[in-house]
Amino acid sequence: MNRLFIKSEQVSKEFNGQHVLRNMTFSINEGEVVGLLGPNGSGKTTMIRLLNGVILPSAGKMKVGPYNPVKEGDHIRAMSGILTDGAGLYQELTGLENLEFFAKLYRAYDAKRIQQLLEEFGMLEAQHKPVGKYSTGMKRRLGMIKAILHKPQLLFLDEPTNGLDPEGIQMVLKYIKMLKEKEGTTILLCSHILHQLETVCSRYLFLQNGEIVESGTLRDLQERQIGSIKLKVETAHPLEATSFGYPAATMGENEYVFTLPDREQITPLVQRIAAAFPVYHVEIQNRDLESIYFQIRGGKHA
Ligand SMILES: Nc1ncnc2c1ncn2[C@@H]1O[C@H](COP(=O)(O)OP(=O)(O)OP(=O)(O)O)[C@@H](O)[C@H]1O
Repeated sequence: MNRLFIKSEQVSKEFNGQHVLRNMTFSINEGEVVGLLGPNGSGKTTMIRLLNGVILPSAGKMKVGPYNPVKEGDHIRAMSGILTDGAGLYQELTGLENLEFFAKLYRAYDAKRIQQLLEEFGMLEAQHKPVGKYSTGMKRRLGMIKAILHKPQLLFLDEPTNGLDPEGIQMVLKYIKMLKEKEGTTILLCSHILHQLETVCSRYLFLQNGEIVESGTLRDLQERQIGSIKLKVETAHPLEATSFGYPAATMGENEYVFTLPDREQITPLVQRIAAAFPVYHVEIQNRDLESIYFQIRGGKHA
């Protein structure tokens, strides 16, 4: 599982003299699911297109598996699956015709697998309709099937849950988890829906203005980015929150947020509160990916 699969060294990309990516240096091991995060326009899609060999870098070196994206993009595209905004589907063909076409192109035609995937992604009924008449979510579901049709070793997923309904989101996230756990697929994933990423990613790269400004596992990021813990506690009765020895704010009826210097303080505080009042709910508020994202973006979030 620790075999290096993707390497990017000092990669930069300019469009018309404008730097979009600068000195992108990172690596991804085989079987890792890595979340590429950053605000709109920070260069996430551009990085995926560079790794996939669709566009060329202005500087730097990359390797994807045994291949160089600059010269061997065809090989990379053959061994990988990609889901992007347009999903590269033919609008006049039906869903099934699209999948048959791409399966043959990938030399992986398997009628049974196509039907199985259509079923798993809730697309059995829509398969005979032209893609041009699909809703956004249906296109995304079909795009996801197209990306995984040939059981690729590597997946590039750009906003895979965009436009999906809650059932569709669950299907896609469940499938990504299955690919990670059972198939060992290496996945590079962009999304703005951070809590969804938390359920599937093993590591994160944060992009800002075309540069990597932070990277690591959720635990690494929590340790580096989150100074103090905001602990929300809901009790059965009102309490004098500040009397427990930590700064505290009252949020709602019987709801308080304590600021603790570290997680070691959680148990003694909760024990003391619980000794006095029934406790209904305890939750750390600021150690999730979204809080970390805003912390990295410059503390624009409580
Ligand atoms: N072909 C192109 N020609 C000129 N500029 C481009 C081209 N492709 C991307 N850009 C510019 O590069 C920057 C990064 O775009 P990119 O699509 O990679 O961002 P992103 O992080 O994926 O954004 P989003 O979250 O909105 O999808 C943007 O300013 C965009 O306008």
